[in-house]
Amino acid sequence: MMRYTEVQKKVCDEITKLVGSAQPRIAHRTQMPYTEGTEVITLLTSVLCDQTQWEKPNTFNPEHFLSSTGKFIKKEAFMHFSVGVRMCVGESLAKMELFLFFTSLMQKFAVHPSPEVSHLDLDLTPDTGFTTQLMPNKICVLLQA
Ligand code: HEM
Repeated sequence: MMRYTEVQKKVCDEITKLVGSAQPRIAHRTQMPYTEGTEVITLLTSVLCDQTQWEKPNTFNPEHFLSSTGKFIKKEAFMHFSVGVRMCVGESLAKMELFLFFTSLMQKFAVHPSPEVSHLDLDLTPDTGFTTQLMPNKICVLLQA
C-alpha cells in the first residue's frame, strides 16, 4: 500500500504551523494551500482484506466470525463502518435492518445460479470502485415450499 509519507509530512507541517493544537477552522483554509490541495480518502479495503487479520482475506467466508464452538466473534479489523470520530452514525440501524432483511429473505426464498449458467457457485469476484459490488450474476430466486 502507498503511504505517501512525504505528502503526509507536508500536511502535518502546515497544521503545526497554522492550527497547532486548536480546533481547525474554515478561516485556516485559505492560509493552508497544501492541505486544501490534498484529498484524503480512507481505504478500508486495506484492513478488510489484511492478510494478517483474516484467515482467507479474499474469500467469502462467514466462518471468519465464528469461534470453534460456533459462537459469533466480533473482529476489530472488521471496520466497514470506519472508526474514530467520523465513523458511521447509522451502524446500529444498518445492522438491525440488514439482519431483518436478510433473515426474512432467506426464510422465504432460495437463491441459485440460473440453470443456463454452467458453474455451481455464484461469481463473487469484487467489482471495486467507490464502493465494492459484485460482478453481474444470473440468478434464480425460488419460493421455499
Ligand atoms: C451497511 C450500511 C452502511 C455502511 C457500510 C456505512 C458506512 C459508513 C462509513 C464507512 C462511514 C465513514 C465515512 C468516512 O470515512 O468519512 C459512514 C459515515 C456516515 N454514515 Fe454510514 N454506513 C451505512 C449505513 C448508514 C445509515 C443507515 C445511516 C443513517 C441512518 C448512516 C449515516 C452516516 C453518517 C451521518 C455518516 C457521517 C458521520 C460523520 O462524518 O460524522 N450510515 N458510513
